[in-house]
Amino acid sequence: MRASLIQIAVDEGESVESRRRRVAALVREQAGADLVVLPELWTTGAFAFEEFGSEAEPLEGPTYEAMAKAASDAGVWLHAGSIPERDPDGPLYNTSLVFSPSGDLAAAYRKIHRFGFDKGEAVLMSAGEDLVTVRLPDTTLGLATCYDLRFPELFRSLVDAGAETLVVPAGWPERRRAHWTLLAQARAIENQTFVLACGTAGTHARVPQAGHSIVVDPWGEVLAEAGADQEVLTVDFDPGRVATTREQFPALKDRVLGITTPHRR
Ligand SMILES: O=C(O)CCC(=O)C(=O)O
Repeated sequence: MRASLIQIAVDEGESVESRRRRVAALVREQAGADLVVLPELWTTGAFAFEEFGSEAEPLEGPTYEAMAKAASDAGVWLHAGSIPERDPDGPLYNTSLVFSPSGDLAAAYRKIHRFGFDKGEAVLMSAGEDLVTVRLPDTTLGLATCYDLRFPELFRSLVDAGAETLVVPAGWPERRRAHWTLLAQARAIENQTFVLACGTAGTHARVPQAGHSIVVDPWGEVLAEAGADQEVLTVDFDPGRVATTREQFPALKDRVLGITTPHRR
């Protein structure tokens, strides 16, 4: 299976509309890949809080339209990263969209863990509540977004729901790049899955982005890693390695569930 992660540069000075056109063209160039992955909130930038409201779109808004067409033009599964979604009832969500090669929406995932503590996304966006997996011909994707990467219980639940390839679009800042790389590897090792983590490049809202999109195999080995700038990271991987890794090193079978009470002697 061939995946292409498009690590988009999100810099000030480019309009959302022009970036949308640029990204659609980049997706079209990936014809021949099975899966294309884009980062989190690439229309605005994940830290451009003041634009979340003004650039929010209904689910089937301009980014949905452009990405559905790009997916079908390229004939690829497209994880189109996330958009600031305005729900018809008013709240905003950080919502990822996955399209099939015919351009149909296969899944939408509203980010569960919002970043910012008492600022930014954590106060401007509402939290999603639903786990989302997507069946592709050769693997099952489990969806998570950026800050979600810090919460292993979400990924374990995705694995329990059948996920074999964890896809994590992000707008991760350069300051915590070491966490990004380590956490991507940790999620792959503990869940014995592939991890496809796609970040942004550039600087927006005075926050330099980490880039360094990464693909990790179920043994925790890094199959490919991008640099800091805009880049298309393409990797070929065998989804069957999830089953063989789990057979050969069956640590998931040794889980002890429901450890809640302290054990006292
Ligand atoms: O957890 C982090 O360090 C970064 C998270 C983040 O930037 C986000 O979720 O948008």
